Amino acid sequence: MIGGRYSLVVALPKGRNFNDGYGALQQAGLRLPAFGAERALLHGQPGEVALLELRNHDVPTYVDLGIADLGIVGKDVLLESGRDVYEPVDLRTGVCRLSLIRLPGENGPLRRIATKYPNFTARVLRQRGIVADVVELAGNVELAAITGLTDAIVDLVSTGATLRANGLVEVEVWARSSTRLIVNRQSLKLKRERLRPLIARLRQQADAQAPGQTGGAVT
Ligand SMILES: Nc1ncnc2c1ncn2[C@@H]1O[C@H](COP(=O)(O)OP(=O)(O)OP(=O)(O)O)[C@@H](O)[C@H]1O
Ligand SMILES: O=P(O)(O)OC[C@H]1O[C@H](OP(=O)(O)OP(=O)(O)O)[C@H](O)[C@@H]1O
Repeated sequence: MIGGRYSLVVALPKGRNFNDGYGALQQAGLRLPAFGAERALLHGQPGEVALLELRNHDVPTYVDLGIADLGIVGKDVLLESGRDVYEPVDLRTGVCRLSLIRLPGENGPLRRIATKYPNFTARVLRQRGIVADVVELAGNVELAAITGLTDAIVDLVSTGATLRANGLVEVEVWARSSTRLIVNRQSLKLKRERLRPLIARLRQQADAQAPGQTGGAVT
């Protein structure tokens, strides 16, 4: 366990959320380690803040199991993970939705659905009493609908450009997503004096950025 060696351990996802997340934490006063293009995945000096570079879907795991004290990740990933983490701030970036998507004119019963979000999809289907196979894919899920691998997909939509480019339509929004700060429940108690002001500042920053906007789940 690395917790004892650093004052705070932060989990950030590689990819489109990294820069926003890093910037928001820094603006809120957290002294994050600087790093370059090296291939190391754990950054920081002992006694200071450590930064872990993770895949998106691994961020809730590291925070729930207490390796990281806090992390930044999309609500879509939280809805899929089922991890029990404290979710105190909606950073209001990375706004998108998790939607049911089909070929235009395809309105037969849902029998097989491809997605990167199999737990979330199975849960919504169960809630609606729909019996359909869920096929887990690793990416480029649109191809499943285009090729006929499945008769629908559940995937992220933001501007809709990807759907238009692939001749697909958004049939129904199943959840709304934006980027969240997540905190390990025990860390919140043990490192309260460190974490409470950080949470408060991140909330202020998010409010200043997009007042009144929320990104809760629809389902
Ligand atoms: N088009 C988009 N517009 C806004 N936010 C998005 C968009 N696509 C994804 N996101 C948000 O950004 C997060 C990261 O997306 P990204 O494409 O970097 O992840 P990925 O490559 O699927 O994940 P992994 O780390 O598993 O490879 C998503 O979980 C979602 O919350
Ligand atoms: O509605 P849009 O604005 O087109 O955004 C939606 C697309 O954005 C994301 O992909 P991304 O661009 O991150 O590529 P990736 O899936 O390869 O990571 C997501 O998986 C959708 O495919």
